[in-house]
Amino acid sequence: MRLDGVGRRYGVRGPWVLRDVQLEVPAGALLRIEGTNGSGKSTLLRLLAGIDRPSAGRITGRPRSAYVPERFPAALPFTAVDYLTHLGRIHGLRGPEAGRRGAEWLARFGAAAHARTPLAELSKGTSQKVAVAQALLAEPELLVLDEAWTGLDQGAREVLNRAVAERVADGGTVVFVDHDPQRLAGAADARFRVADGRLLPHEESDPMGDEAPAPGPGVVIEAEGAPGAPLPGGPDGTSAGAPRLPGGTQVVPRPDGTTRLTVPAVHSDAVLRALLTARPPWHIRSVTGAGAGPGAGPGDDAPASAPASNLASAPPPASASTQASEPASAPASTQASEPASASASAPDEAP
Ligand SMILES: Nc1ncnc2c1ncn2[C@@H]1O[C@H](COP(=O)(O)OP(=O)(O)OP(=O)(O)O)[C@@H](O)[C@H]1O
Repeated sequence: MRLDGVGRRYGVRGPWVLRDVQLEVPAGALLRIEGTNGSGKSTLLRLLAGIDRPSAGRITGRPRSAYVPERFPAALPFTAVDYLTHLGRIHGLRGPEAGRRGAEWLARFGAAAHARTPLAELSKGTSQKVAVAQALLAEPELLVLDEAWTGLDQGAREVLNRAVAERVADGGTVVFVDHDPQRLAGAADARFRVADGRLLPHEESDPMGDEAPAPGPGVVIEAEGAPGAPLPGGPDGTSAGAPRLPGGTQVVPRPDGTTRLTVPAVHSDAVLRALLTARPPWHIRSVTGAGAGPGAGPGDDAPASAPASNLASAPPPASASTQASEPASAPASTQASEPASASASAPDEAP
């Protein structure tokens, strides 16, 4: 999907909330959007999800999308499972399949007991589980999450983390906003910041995927490929159709010809899937906890001290093309596509 000169304002004379957004949204990537309160993050996410339309510019190549809004409309006259069945149908599933997947997602989130509860009677946390389940059940190509973790209990947050990793491993794209800077830390392939109506690459963003790994428990995967076979998404780019490895994956070639990958636990499934679906597939010799934080498995070694070579040469997965060559603090040039009427109250220059 591509955003070309996209702007949004509310009302014909309203200030431009977003202006001249240029963004390539790649497949198989996790993108984080940041910005201060009221900067326009939710506005951007609604445009990305296709539930709102730009006031200027174009969005093309939209994939099958699903969206978790910041606020769930809990007053709808449905039980939880009926609502999920209804939404599943809207996403193109047949009724029985939609109902089955809805019930499965409620179970994964530990909310099976509330399947027949009217939405209006659900607690805030269970409502949020339903809100998230409706977006996940159709396995969208583009999943847009606006503070989707808020209100979920710890177990449900981890289920959502894993679901995000699964979507990316399946070649989907996940775009998220979250107030917690540690949410999926180290896992995002690219980070952007909305400021003064512009979408800018985050000044600390590492679109090459070599962010520090997420704190907390990691997983060590010992794997062996065919002689000379590149890792999925590896330096020579011959990923042969397999999903690329998530950012934050540390890769250490071993003298015995195997490769040790250390990955945030949330992404271990994604990495395993990428290895197993590579052509030719990699042989997984072992999977163990890394001992990098509480909850790690016993008897593990400490890969953090190993000379890790990250997958830094994987191509940047996303770009805000007009901004990419400018320092984040530089004035963003006003583009020719700016509507003539853009007497925007937002300043023309970034601070
Ligand atoms: N439907 C709307 N009608 C009018 N103005 C709106 C509407 N939605 C958002 N705005 C305005 O657009 C600006 C950006 O809002 P938006 O919700 O996109 O920001 P945000 O970065 O997501 O904020 P927060 O972090 O507080 O959720 C704000 O000034 C807001 O008041």
